[in-house]
Amino acid sequence: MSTNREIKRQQEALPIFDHRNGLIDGIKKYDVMIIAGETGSGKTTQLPRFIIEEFRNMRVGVTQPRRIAAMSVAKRVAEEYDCRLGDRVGYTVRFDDNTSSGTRLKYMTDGILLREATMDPLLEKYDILIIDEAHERTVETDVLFGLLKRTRVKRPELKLLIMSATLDVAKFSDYFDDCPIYNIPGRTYPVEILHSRDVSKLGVLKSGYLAKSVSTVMHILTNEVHPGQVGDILVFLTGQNEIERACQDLKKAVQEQERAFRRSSPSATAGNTHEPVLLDHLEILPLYASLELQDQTAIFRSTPRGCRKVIFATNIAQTSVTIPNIGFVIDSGFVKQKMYDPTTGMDGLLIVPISRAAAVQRAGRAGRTRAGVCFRLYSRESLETEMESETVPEIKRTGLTGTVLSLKRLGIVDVAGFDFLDQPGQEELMAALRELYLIGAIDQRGQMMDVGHRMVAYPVSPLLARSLVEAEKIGCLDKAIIIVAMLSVDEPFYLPRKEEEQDAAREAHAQYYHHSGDHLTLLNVFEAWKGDNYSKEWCQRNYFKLRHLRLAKNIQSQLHDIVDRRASSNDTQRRHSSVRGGGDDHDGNEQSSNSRITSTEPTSQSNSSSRSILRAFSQGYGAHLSKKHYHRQIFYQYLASTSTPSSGVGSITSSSLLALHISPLSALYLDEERSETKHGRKVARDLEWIFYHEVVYHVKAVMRYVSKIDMRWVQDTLDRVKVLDQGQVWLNGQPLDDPSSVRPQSGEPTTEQPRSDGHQGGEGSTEVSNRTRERGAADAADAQDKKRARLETIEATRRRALERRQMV
Ligand SMILES: Nc1ncnc2c1ncn2[C@@H]1O[C@H](COP(=O)(O)OP(=O)(O)OP(=O)(O)O)[C@@H](O)[C@H]1O
Repeated sequence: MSTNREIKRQQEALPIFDHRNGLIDGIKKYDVMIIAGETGSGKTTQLPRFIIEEFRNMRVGVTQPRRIAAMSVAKRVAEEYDCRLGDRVGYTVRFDDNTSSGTRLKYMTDGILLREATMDPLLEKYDILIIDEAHERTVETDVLFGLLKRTRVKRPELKLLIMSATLDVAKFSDYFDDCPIYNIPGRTYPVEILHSRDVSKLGVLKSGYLAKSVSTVMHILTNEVHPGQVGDILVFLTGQNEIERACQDLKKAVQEQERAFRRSSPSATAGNTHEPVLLDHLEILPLYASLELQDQTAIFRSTPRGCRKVIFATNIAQTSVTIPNIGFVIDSGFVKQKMYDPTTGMDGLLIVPISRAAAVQRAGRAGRTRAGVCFRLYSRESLETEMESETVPEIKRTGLTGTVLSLKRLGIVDVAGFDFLDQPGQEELMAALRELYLIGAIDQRGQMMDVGHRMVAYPVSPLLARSLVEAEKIGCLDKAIIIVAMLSVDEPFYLPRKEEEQDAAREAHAQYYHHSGDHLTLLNVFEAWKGDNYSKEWCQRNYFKLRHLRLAKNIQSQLHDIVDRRASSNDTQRRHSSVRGGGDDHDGNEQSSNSRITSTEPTSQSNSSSRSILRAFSQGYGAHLSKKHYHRQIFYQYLASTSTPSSGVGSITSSSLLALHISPLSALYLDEERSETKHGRKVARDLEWIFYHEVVYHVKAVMRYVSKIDMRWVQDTLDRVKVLDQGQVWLNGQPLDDPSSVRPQSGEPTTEQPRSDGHQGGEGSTEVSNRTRERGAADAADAQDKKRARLETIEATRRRALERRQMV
């Protein structure tokens, strides 16, 4: 650990140090301010510390787009502030709260602040909020902008600082009513940038950047690239599989070189100035989002003397993170990005070139604790001509179901009228609204249903959250949680590269296949592993990836913790209310479902419980149904989530035909044994309707994780499809197909002012200023809160009455 004096010296060397007084004066004078500073100038670690030192009573919240950044920065600042992590300085990320009542500076993910806003819309816990890495433009950051703008109408004393590493911040300033911009020039240590001399286009590099990354690492390790530079190496790749492969390839390359060195005769090595790289002197570490936390934090540990670290990372290491001693960055030039596919109504992951702004961020991971070099595997020309200047904001390229659910939860019915920094696509918004309606999270007037409120408790995608809510109701939550955990990690099935071993692997996997499909297969796999004491040997014997199963186990226990915490908070509420109100103020449904969760755990999968579990998932997958072609081995999506009301939502129209294929890894894959011949064609027996977890594109559109469905289970969904089909919905609090006529019909429930035409409804139709409009919207949101509270009280009373009746 650094000594106090050493830390003080480092702090004073940062460019932000000379701006302390200017920044504090600015904060005193202005309520909203943009702070733009080069990467490494000290924004994230120093500014919040200046604030808590200057304003002794203020509580500060700082958001980060990623968990690893929130945690590592909090740790560093606690160290600098000389306090225990969790005391005055702490952090909260999903599933991990490291704060206390004495915490004055809290780092958190932007998702956590959003969640807090759903429970405390005025965010009264904070006096100053800092949105860091605003240039990253994650969906959560963008939604926070809109929310905080609204919150400030009601709480003008709440100070807001937006921090960005790009200088192009005028847009943020415009959005926040021309607020001032403070610039902090300079960085800590110099970084030399080297571009590839190969002028091939990025399209060519795409198929070779993995091998090039590994050979560049070898080049750095074996050559004195820069005299005296023996810093660690950080390589940016795009995803987990690629990273694991790079780790293996590097290991092999090093071993190969070691062997070659030993083989060579002493005379040949005598004049060799380069020592061979030894595997023992190398720590090769992966870093990607789904890696277990303790493995992620391994990148921050210092290596023993004489040992070097090579980290292969996704872009989760791209912002805010300081990995001590990084001397070299290798930038592949690519990133895996979520992209919304309007054909399937879902997000897909695509490997695309990074933006120039991202390239600057990546280079900025060097030069933080020492001078550095950044090797870009692409040419300068590609940087200038093929890369976009900024990354397209996530909200403009991803599905919005989760975001819309959060907004609805905040009482914002008119999501299309929400004041986004960049308005998302109308089509994506409508698809999200339809999906939420189909799964019963909102009603046909766009109001949040009880189911939607319950979904919010589970920090997983809306469709999985919906499945868990149903499982809770049916009484199979334990099993459903396992399946959700397994679906939340990458494919656990291991297929060896050697063909002769592949048959053995397939055979081993087939033992766990469930006749209904992949969801129960995943459950079988997990339970069999559990039955063998979660052993490594079981995974090796049966060709499963231990790391993925361990991660699933971790997620399973985190989801259980949430359920248990909720159960105990319900218990507490019940106890309190029994003292206050005579023992009957509790939620019957919640109690019965929670007692089921902890008390029953059937050991074997009976047929009826298999059906119950599938029934629960069929509620979540309401917008992911597909039907088999009557004689071909392809499926068609039941395109309820993407059609317009007038295009025959419930029917499979020729315009909506997209042939979907079952993944060859699926338990339902139509192989020789399990298919039969009809009319000279091969078809799977009793396979008609299925639901799928996601669609991925290889050469064709492939459905991953599919299971058979009994259509009677989704009758409610089908009824909703009919309602959609007839256009009898106001999911945005207004008729959907005419965004310009945002004013609800008289008698239609709404709580917000019409906005998109910029005119106030009712008498006069005068143009209103932004601020008035916001105040109107905030008042309306207030009314909405009150109305919801009233409805909740009525509902609670109704439940109590019901329960009393059941108890009699
Ligand atoms: N964990 C750490 N160990 C050592 N030095 C650190 C650590 N964290 C930060 N620093 C030092 O503080 C400097 C500023 O970091 P900080 O994260 O505050 O910068 P920033 O301006 O927010 O940059 P970015 O936007 O790239 O995160 C780093 O360049 C580094 O010199």
